[in-house]
Amino acid sequence: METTQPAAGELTTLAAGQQLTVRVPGTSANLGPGYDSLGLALSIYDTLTVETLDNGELEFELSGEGADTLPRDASHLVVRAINTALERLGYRHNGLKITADNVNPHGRGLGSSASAVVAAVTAANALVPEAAQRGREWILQLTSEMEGHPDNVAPAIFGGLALSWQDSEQYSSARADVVPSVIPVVAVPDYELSTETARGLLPASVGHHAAAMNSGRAALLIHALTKAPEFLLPATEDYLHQSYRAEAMQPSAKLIAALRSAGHAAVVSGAGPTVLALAHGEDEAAVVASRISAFAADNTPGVAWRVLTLAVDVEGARVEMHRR
Ligand SMILES: Nc1ncnc2c1ncn2[C@@H]1O[C@H](COP(=O)(O)OP(=O)(O)OP(=O)(O)O)[C@@H](O)[C@H]1O
Ligand SMILES: N[C@@H](CCO)C(=O)O
Repeated sequence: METTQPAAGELTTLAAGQQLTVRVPGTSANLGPGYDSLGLALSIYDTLTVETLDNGELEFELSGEGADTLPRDASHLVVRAINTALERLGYRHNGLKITADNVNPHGRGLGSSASAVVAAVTAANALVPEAAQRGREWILQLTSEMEGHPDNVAPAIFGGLALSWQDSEQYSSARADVVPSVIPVVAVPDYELSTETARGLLPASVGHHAAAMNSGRAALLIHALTKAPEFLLPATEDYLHQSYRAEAMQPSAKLIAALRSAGHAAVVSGAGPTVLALAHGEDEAAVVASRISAFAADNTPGVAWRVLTLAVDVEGARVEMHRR
């Protein structure tokens, strides 16, 4: 892990007038039994453009999700992440213009905070001179530290299905390809649940039996996603988190139970409350989408759902340099 930070006086100021754009996918973590370890990149993209200034100012142009609520000062998550990344690289800025177009909804379980820090750290890394730039493993390490777990940031960086693990303070991830017939369908409710609140609902420990059951399903899930989607329903059974959090997202829990009893591999996306269904083929994806709408209309009064049929993003965060 990168632990030594240069003293403030040793930081080099970035050249002004540079401009780049990072496009970063949203992500769904856990996928049922993969708590804090599995994550899938999804075709729902936030776009962050960063320009270096020379007047010491922070300028913001925010549109889309959070445009009315996010701070427009140094407490903005993207600015904090850029500052931390630059400092680790031995640099500082003398003013930034941040233009963010956010499509990924916040606090819904689609990894919005992970996308924000991945975009920010990727941008910071691309703004320093090439000789000082680090690789994607460094971005994984720093953004996992920021998030506290690697399961959203890894697929946001690398795309595809990310299998991540932790040794002490060191984060690692391996990328796997999902069979193209697997189609993620998400149902995004109009209520939020913060990851912090959802993590607070978990017990400090689970029994050996639950851990053993969960291990079997997590192993089966990798096989189902990469080779044998016919196992997706049993492979998405979880024993570590969903039942403990259900009380905080009852409409989502009801929808998941209904979809699973109809044979669809539905889980809580990340810390919720979005519901993710992993459909096998376009026909099942269409059936899932219409079942969600029909069930929600009759059984989740007062909750509005957005149903999106997505694709697995295979590229991860992508940088386009406009001016160096
Ligand atoms: N693009 C962004 N720019 C700035 N801040 C953001 C951005 N996206 C998310 N955030 C911050 O992160 C918070 C949401 O993070 P949280 O971890 O609770 O949910 P999530 O990341 O959407 O879901 P999950 O981690 O369960 O997948 C927002 O309320 C906001 O404060
Ligand atoms: N693994 C995380 C994902 C959400 O950030 C959780 O379930 O709390």
